[in-house]
Amino acid sequence: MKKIGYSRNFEDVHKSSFRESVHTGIFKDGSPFMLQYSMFIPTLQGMADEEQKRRWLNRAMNFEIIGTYAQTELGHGTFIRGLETQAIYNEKTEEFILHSPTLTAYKWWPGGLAHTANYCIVMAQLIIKGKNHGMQPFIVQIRDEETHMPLPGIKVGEIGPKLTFSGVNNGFLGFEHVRIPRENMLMKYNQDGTFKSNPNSKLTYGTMVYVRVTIVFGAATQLARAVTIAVRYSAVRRQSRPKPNEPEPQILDYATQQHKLFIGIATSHAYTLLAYWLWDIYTSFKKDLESGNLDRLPELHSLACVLKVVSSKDCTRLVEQCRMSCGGHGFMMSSSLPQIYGLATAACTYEGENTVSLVKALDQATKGKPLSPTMAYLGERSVTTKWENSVDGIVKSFQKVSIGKLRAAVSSLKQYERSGLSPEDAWNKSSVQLISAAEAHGRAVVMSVYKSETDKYASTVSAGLKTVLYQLVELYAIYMVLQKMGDMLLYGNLTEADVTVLQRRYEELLELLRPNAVGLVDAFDFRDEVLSSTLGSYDGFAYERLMEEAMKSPLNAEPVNQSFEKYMKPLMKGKL
Ligand SMILES: Cc1cc2nc3c(=O)[nH]c(=O)nc-3n(C[C@H](O)[C@H](O)[C@H](O)COP(=O)(O)OP(=O)(O)OC[C@H]3O[C@@H](n4cnc5c(N)ncnc54)[C@H](O)[C@@H]3O)c2cc1C
Repeated sequence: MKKIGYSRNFEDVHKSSFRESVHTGIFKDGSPFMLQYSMFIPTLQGMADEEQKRRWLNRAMNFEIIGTYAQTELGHGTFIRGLETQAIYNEKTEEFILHSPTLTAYKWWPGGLAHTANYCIVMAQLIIKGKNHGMQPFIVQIRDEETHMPLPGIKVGEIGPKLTFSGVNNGFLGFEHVRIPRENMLMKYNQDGTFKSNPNSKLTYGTMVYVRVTIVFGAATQLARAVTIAVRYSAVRRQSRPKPNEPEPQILDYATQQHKLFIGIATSHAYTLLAYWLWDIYTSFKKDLESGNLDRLPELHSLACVLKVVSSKDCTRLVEQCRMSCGGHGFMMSSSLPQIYGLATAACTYEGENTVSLVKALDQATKGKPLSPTMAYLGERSVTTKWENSVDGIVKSFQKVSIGKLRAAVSSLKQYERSGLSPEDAWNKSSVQLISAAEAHGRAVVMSVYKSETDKYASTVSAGLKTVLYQLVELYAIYMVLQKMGDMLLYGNLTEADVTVLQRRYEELLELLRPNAVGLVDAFDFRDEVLSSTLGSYDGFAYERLMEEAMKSPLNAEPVNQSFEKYMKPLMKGKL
């Protein structure tokens, strides 16, 4: 998809996509260097001053030092203010003393921390003259650069087996009064040498926003991998005999299989385009930030949060659907589908979600204040119009659902407040509705961006390709309406007759897309080494590869396993 006639500068996204592919090809289940390029280097770029960049950034870029990012602790993840690691400033020696006062203060989870990293960005509570200045980033050397031994006072180790990411050596880290020079606090926003609180505390979380933007791209990529494997395998696999005198059909010819898989292709396109679009906003935001303009920070923050949530959630569900669509063979580790599921679902955990700015936006809308471009539709007065079956009509309906849900959620919040509940309790009671409203906003944005970005470059591709890309957009739109039928009936004026028309068109689209399905996944352009799947290789030799991989199992190394003489035989002969 990325090769098709784009004129914008997606260099950074391409670099990160290429890097991820190389790492996937080599490490298969997560790279121990993942945090180096996803968090360590970006944090130095975003939070270090020029002198600090000179000291560490080039060395990190050249892999002379390997870093990670340690924020989460055993006791706290979401609630960042609750983190316990301390950085106490000693004015006499001009040093910070890093300390983990409790077991729950131990850092827990950072990728590559256990054995790979020798440096670490540590988020810690900054304490000066007994006063807490909140969480700040510090660069800390944790291992000797020659011997790789942990430095004095550093307690570092591995956290144990996980669902996936077995290559990442996620670690734990504790400090026993570890001294670091004053210059090791990342200083970009504290340049006058004496610590002052950030002008906008959210700046500290710049790296997290960056990560959320890249998560959308990562989710689309993992889904593209899974659907490539599943579609290719479905073209190889033949099963059942619906017509008695004909051979068994390819399972890809079953409408239910197409229903399971084609939405994966469309969703991957949708989130890839969305990631590029979001990247553009992020890039222009970074330029604004350099010139001290923070106006767009709330918009970017809420967008990055909500789009991270819907992309990781949708792609995880669809990766699992791809896995199940491959029957028993999809359960094999050698298919790579279980690992891809693990990589996708991890993204649902490693960042938070945020509805606050959406509710603020609705408040602004109801008070007639100007809204940021992606939220402008929230200010529209609701108009009762007939349902439109076109993609543009469906985009509008998703916006109506979002408006309706946000209004209902805020109205419920206000009712709870009027009934005497504290704002916190009212918020907690309404939070199920608020989350649902935030998700509806995300879906409205995805739907609208998928359509508008396809419109933008459709004129640059051949007529045949254009037709297929629009078939996918339409398939996506109708699939989502059928999925969210309840919402559409409640807020979007959908009728039973419309549903019948949409269902028929959906079935037609499955049939139209069938001849191009394999071509569409080939166009994702994954090398076999990156797919790393017995089921999904380009040559289609799925059965041969399954057997080849099975034969590598140590349990196939000898005709009689030693457990027979040791345990089985005594059991069977009644001698145990
Ligand atoms: C594969 C993987 C890699 C990771 N890599 C890193 C890393 O490199 N560096 C790092 O620092 N961290 C890393 N993390 C940690 C990750 O950032 C945290 O797991 C995440 O922020 C969630 O925090 P938590 O696990 O403490 O969950 P908690 O904050 O304890 O949340 C548990 C659950 O409680 C509920 N909950 C919590 N707060 C609220 C609330 N305010 N309102 C409603 N419900 C709530 C939610 O259901 C939530 O799922 C990684 C995690 C994973 C899984």
